[in-house]
Amino acid sequence: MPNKTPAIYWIRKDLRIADNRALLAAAENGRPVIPLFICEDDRAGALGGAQSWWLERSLARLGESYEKLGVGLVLKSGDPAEIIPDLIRETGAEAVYWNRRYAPDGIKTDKALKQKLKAEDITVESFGGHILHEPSKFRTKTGGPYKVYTPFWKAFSAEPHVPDPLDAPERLEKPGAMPESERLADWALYPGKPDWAEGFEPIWTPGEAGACERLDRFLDEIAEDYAASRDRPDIEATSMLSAHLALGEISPATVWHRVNAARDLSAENRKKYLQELVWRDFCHHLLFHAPDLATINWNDRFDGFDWSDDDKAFEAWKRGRTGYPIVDAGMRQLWAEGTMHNRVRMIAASFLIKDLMIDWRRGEAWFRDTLVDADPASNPANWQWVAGSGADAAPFFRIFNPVLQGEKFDPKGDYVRRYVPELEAMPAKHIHAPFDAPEKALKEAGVTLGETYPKPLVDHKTARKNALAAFEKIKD
Ligand SMILES: Cc1cc2nc3c(=O)[nH]c(=O)nc-3n(C[C@H](O)[C@H](O)[C@H](O)COP(=O)(O)OP(=O)(O)OC[C@H]3O[C@@H](n4cnc5c(N)ncnc54)[C@H](O)[C@@H]3O)c2cc1C
Repeated sequence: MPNKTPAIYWIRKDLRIADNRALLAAAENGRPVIPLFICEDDRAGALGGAQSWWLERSLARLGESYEKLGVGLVLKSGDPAEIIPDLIRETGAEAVYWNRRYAPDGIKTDKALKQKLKAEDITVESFGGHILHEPSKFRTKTGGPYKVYTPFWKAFSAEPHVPDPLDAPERLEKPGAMPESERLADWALYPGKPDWAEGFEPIWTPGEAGACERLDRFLDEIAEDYAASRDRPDIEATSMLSAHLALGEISPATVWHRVNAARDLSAENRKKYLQELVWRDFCHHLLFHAPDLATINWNDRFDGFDWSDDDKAFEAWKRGRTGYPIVDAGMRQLWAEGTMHNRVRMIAASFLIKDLMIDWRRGEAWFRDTLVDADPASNPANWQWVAGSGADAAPFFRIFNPVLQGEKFDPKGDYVRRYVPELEAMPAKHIHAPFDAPEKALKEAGVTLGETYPKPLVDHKTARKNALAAFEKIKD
């Protein structure tokens, strides 16, 4: 006899139908399913502004997908510890399913709820799928976490298999009485006026279909040059999948298997891409072992670092007005489009931490609010990596020179021109260091430093010396 009491499937960072273990478990044997999304009191796990914009659009599309499957999406806001038991009482549901999340606040909420429901004889099951393998799976020979990526990658590669993606259900059974849903529009997740997210629309298509299109496009047109070009912000050379992955619109296992199956891809490009994807798992591994990754230096020597509290400099960095074009282009891309190329993220983060000597945590918080791919594992892990305070960190003394980095990775200056229009007419030769350009070149390009474009906030050479001197004080 099929079980006809409904099951609740609690949706979190898994805004997809395909390869969704919790959804399939809930729908097993034709049982009626209540797909539920809760806007938690802390805004669905403290999402930033850019990701809230994304969430609103993604949920709208997910709602359409559930309609097509024969059920609606139920939206509620508040505390899951109250909402889910209330729904169980209202609908007679006897089971609750979800896919696991890994940020410490989420784990805490889920653990407490699981205990409470189990004590009331409700079936509760959670599943993996947000990352390729569970973050607790890998341990060093001594039983500790991996702190360095290369051995983590080796251990990962020795694993027999990333689970095969599961097909999407074709139809879902609707419960006799579907609970009432709140209206998405009432959550006001999108910006009001002024609409700072205007520039997001032409670039992003939130939702499962948008994620699949992005992956298809990457494999058809971009991947074959990935290893050689992925560090170039001036050309489209990466998959742009991170935001889709962050909210689970596509599973990493789907990406993994599609990349592996791409016949035309060279071994070099395939390996490089999969290694990047596994960085995401590595960041989750670090977060699992250091839940305070976003607030506490992995290397506590950095607790004594003499950070600057220059708010004006921080504001100039946020607004892309440091006087270093590659940094400014990155910060303006972030504001306009909710993303920034990976290489430029490293340069901009290094500039904040090492040239301005501003605490990496302030940068991490700004990225969290402004990135559409903001992720509780990848963001702090990468910030700590750049700061030198992280597990497998770049050494503090390796300080990016923003001019040389610009010249190397944006050789014609096209990336800078796209986001810093006041430098549009600067020749490639001078575009990354307008402060060193001859008067004539500036004049011909219509640039007046300090007026049309800022003078540099700091002199990089001097800033570098200061940073190294500050680092000397905490070194052993
Ligand atoms: C200071 C800083 C902060 C960052 N914050 C985030 C963040 O909040 N969320 C986020 O997803 N990534 C973050 N990254 C990593 C990286 O910049 C983005 O994942 C990448 O730019 C996304 O673009 P893509 O999808 O085109 O990447 P691709 O080059 O196509 O890579 C494929 C996938 O691999 C993963 N990946 C690639 N590089 C990394 C990395 N260094 N760490 C973790 N995963 C990686 C992403 O999921 C990405 O979608 C940060 C990097 C830095 C330096």
